[in-house]
Amino acid sequence: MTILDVAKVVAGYGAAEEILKEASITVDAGEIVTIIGPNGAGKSTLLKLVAGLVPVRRGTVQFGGRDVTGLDALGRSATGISFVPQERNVFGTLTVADNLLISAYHDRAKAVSRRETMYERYPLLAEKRKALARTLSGGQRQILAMAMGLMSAPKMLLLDEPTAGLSPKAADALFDAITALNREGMPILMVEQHAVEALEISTRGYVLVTGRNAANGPGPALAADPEIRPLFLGG
Ligand SMILES: Nc1ncnc2c1ncn2[C@@H]1O[C@H](COP(=O)(O)OP(=O)(O)OP(=O)(O)O)[C@@H](O)[C@H]1O
Repeated sequence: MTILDVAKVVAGYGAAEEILKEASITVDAGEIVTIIGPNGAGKSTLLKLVAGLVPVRRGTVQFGGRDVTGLDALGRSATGISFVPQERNVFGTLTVADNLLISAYHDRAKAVSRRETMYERYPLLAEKRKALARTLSGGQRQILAMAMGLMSAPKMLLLDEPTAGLSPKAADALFDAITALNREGMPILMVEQHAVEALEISTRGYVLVTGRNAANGPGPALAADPEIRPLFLGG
């Protein structure tokens, strides 16, 4: 069952040229889908468009069988789409506990119990609950950002380069956390620079080049594709 259907979207910033030029992607229930491609291809723009942060000029976005093209970021969030940005994704001067609490602003009555669920799921957040978010390591911060994204009990998670700037060990741990979350049924759409590792845990992948679809297929097959690999995956 398709839960996200992005069809031939055209989008850009201000009056500048179009960045996305009829790009299309789908995400089915239970999938991890990864978007890869060269720098500036529009990968993050596509993710932000799904989150409602970049307006759609042409094309459509359907989520859960409903046309959400005209909804802004708050409206998309209310339908169950949760976006975890690449940068500035936690409040550094707030504690881990408060970062989680304020992320359930849609549903304050459930905030405390959901935070307990996050502590059970990610024990390091329970250990660090009183620590200021700015004192966390890069990997811990990304786990917090993902947990914040889950505090609204979303139906799909969007992750923008979750392993950017992490050590290989921390990146592996994060990919494990992403896989574990997906195994529980959470559909995930992500953009990743660590393309091989990301595709290997992905049901499917898309290659985006200059705002257009260039290729797609099962994640591991795309990672091993001799034509794709040297172009986008560092040989
Ligand atoms: N807020 C913005 N205002 C104007 N132009 C922007 C903005 N954000 C991105 N762009 C431009 O849009 C183009 C696509 O950027 P985007 O971040 O979507 O690419 P990307 O494929 O995610 O690349 P990267 O891997 O380098 O992050 C780039 O030319 C970028 O400079």
